[in-house]
Amino acid sequence: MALDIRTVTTAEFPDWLRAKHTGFLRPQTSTEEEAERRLPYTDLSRTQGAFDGGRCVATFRSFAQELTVVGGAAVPADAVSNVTVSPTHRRRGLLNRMMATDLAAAKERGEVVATLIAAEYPIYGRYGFGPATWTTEWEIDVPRAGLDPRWSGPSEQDGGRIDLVSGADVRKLGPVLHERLRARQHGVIDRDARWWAVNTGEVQPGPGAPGSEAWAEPFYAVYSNAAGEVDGLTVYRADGSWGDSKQPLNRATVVSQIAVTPAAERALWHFVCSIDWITTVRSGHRAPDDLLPLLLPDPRAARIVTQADWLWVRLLDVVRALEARTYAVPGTLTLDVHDATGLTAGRYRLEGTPAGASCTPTTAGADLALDVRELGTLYLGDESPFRLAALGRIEELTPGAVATAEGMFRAGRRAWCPDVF
Ligand SMILES: CC(=O)SCCNC(=O)CCNC(=O)[C@H](O)C(C)(C)COP(=O)(O)OP(=O)(O)OC[C@H]1O[C@@H](n2cnc3c(N)ncnc32)[C@H](O)[C@@H]1OP(=O)(O)O
Repeated sequence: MALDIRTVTTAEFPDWLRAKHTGFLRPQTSTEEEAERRLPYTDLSRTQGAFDGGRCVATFRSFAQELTVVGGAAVPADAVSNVTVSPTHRRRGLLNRMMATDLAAAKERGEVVATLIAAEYPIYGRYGFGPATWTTEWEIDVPRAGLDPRWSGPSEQDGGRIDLVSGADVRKLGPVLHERLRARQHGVIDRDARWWAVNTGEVQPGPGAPGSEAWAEPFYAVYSNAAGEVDGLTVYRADGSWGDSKQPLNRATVVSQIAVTPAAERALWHFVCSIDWITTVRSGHRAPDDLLPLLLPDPRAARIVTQADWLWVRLLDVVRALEARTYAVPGTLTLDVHDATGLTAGRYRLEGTPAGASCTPTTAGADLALDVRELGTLYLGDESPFRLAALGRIEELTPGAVATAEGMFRAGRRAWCPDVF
C-alpha cells in the first residue's frame, strides 16, 4: 500500500507525537494532554506525517526562525526539526519526500535559508545542507588552571560585579541580553518567550520530551558592567561529588552562557572556575574560538571533550542570502552554484564589501563552481575556501578566485549557535 504523506490534523497530532518518540528511541507514549500542551506552539501546516494504514510512521516539522549572519543582520530561516522515520519504514525514501515538500514550501514562503542540527553527519548533505557552525566543549581541571583562588569577581579595574539572580529575573533580563548578542554574533538564532520559560523551569517540557527529567533549578549569575548594565549571564548546575578523604570534588556544568563584551566573558568564566568546592568545570557547547582556554593562566588545564559540527545551513535564495551578510574585504566573484533540486542552481555575480553586498544572477563566465552544500558551509564564514578547494569541493575556474573567496567570506570571530532545536 502506498504510504501517504500529509500535513497532520489536530486529531492525528497525538499519534504523530507517538511516532516521533518512537523514532527518537524514547518511550512510545503520548497523551492527549501532551498534544494539547504542544499544539499552541506547533504550526500544523508545517508538520508532516507519513501514514501507513492510518498509523503515523514518520514525522517532520519546520518552523520560522531568524538566523544572524556575518555583519549582524538576521535572515528568515526554515528551521527543520523532529525528523524521524520508524524503524519499520526506514530507507524507503520517506525522508526524501518530506524534505522535498518542506524545502519547496519554504522557498515559496520566501525563507532565505533552511537550518537544522543534524543527528548524524551523513544524512543532510544530499539535500544541500552544509555544516556552517561548529561547537566545542571543554573540561577545565580547575586546580591546574592557575587562577588566583582568593577572588572570584571581576577585578577592581573592571568595576563590574556578579550577582546571583532568580529564574524570574532571567526571564526579564535574558531576552534583552540575547537580542544584543543576536545583533553581534553570527550563527545565533532567535529565542521566543517559551524558550526562556522552558529554560528557567517556568514551563515543564513534559514526559518524553528532551529535558523532561525532573527540573533541577540551576544557578543563574549575571555580570553587570561598571555602569550597571547587564552584559552577561551564565547558567550552571553543580553535582555533589566528594572524595573519600573528605575533599570536595564537585563538577560545575555550564548549561548556557552568553556575554556581549570580552569583559563579561572573562568575568563569568573566572567566576565559574573560582567557586569553592568546584574542581572541574564543563563549559557546555561553545564557539570553537571561545576565549575560555586563553583566560586561564595554564590553558592546558582546558581539555577539549567535544568538537563537532553544529548548525547546518541550506541556502534557498542565493541572492538574498549573499546580500544579507558583509564581507571582510571588498571583492567580486561569479559563482556557478550547482543544486540537484534546482532550488538555487544558477550563476551569480557577487560584489561584496565590509558594508554590504549586491548579488545578481548572470550568464557571465564563473570564477568558482561549487555545490549549494558548500555555499552553506561557507555562508557563516566558518570554513576556509582554501580547504574546500583542496578537498576538491570547490572548483577554481579563474586563477586566484579561491584566494579572493578566502579574503571575502571569512569572519573575525567564528560563527556560534548556542541553541539546539
Ligand atoms: C533535524 C533532525 O531532526 S535530526 C534527527 C534525524 N532523525 C534521526 O536520526 C532518528 C533516527 N533515524 C531516522 O529516523 C531515519 O533513519 C532518518 C529520518 C534519518 C532517515 O529516514 P529514511 O526515510 O530512512 O531516509 P530515506 O529513505 O528517505 O533516505 C534518503 C537517503 O538518505 C540516506 N540516509 C538516510 N538516513 C541515513 C543515515 N542515518 N546515515 C546515512 N545515510 C542515510 C539513505 O540511504 C538514502 O540514500 P540514497 O538516496 O542514496 O539511497
